[in-house]
Amino acid sequence: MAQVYERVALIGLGLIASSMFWSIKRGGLAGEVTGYARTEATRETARRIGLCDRVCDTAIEAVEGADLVVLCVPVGAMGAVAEEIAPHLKPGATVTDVGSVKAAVIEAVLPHIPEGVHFVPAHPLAGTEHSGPTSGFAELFDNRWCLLVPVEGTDEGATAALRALWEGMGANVDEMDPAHHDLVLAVTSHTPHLIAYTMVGVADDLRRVTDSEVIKYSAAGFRDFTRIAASDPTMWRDVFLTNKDATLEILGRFTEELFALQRAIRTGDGDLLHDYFTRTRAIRRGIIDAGQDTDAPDFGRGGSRK
Ligand SMILES: NC(=O)C1=CN([C@@H]2O[C@H](COP(=O)(O)OP(=O)(O)OC[C@H]3O[C@@H](n4cnc5c(N)ncnc54)[C@H](O)[C@@H]3O)[C@@H](O)[C@H]2O)C=CC1
Ligand SMILES: O=C(O)C(=O)Cc1ccc(O)cc1
Repeated sequence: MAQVYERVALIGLGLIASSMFWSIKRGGLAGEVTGYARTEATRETARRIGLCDRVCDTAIEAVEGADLVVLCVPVGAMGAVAEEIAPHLKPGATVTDVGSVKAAVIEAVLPHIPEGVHFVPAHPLAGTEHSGPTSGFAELFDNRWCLLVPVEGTDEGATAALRALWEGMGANVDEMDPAHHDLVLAVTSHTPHLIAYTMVGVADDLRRVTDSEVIKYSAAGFRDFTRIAASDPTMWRDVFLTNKDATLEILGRFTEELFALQRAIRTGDGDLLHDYFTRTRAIRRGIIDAGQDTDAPDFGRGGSRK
């Protein structure tokens, strides 16, 4: 695969940055990849496992001369990192991010982007519940979506190059505007995560069900909730604080539906429950038919996820 950028800088060496590094190397998509992590311990780990061609002790050093700078820190930290690196960005460089929320990141980062530097926000719809520099793997983005969220007036060449990078990393790329992105993600990712956190919290509060029973007898549904609820607390705190309006909108609708189902259970309205579950089953089948579920065992598209 062809090289897309001469030099790429990854800021924040966690799951997404480390997966990007291995994927960029797999595809030969960059000449040199530098990396910066906030703590000495993470930088040491990165050096030990060969994560990044050069691990730098400051973000400034990492971005100097870079053609692409990727902000891979929690959403709430994006603005401060952008402010710190801004004076050191190479003219003509592109800054991008991988944050799970887009409007708030654009609001926090864009004011710091100097004249002559491009900003193309992005969001790979791929991840795991694991975090940190050792959690990444080259296949994470294979057959997953990456949404590019270019702001008005974004240089088309800069967007096209970033698209080529993500496609080189195995992703399918689409473009979306920030508000729509945040609403779609509130439905498909953020609110489901909150529900998982809540369900695991409820089980934990239920003193009649001891911890060992919850673990021993957990069937698939609850197991999936515990996997999701093991995700990084800082990252998810920031997601909810920054995608507040869309998440509250979807949570409001969720609560209304939940109450309707609760009433149906109380009143013994089996028809309502059956109709509801029939409708939701059709949605799942629609996802499979559209080829959107790379994890389905019977699907066989080779999507891999650890
Ligand atoms: N984990 C996932 O499944 C996905 C995460 N994302 C987004 O990617 C970004 C990174 O997430 P992960 O790689 O999963 O996180 P991670 O927790 O694995 O890594 C984040 C890195 O940022 C560093 N960091 C934290 N606060 C910082 C600060 N104030 N200044 C500088 N560095 C700081 C941490 O030390 C860590 O090295 C987040 O914005 C997240 O919303 C996007 C798609 C999927
Ligand atoms: O692990 C999971 O189930 C995920 O949902 C991963 C994920 C987390 C956050 C994102 O912004 C995108 C993907």
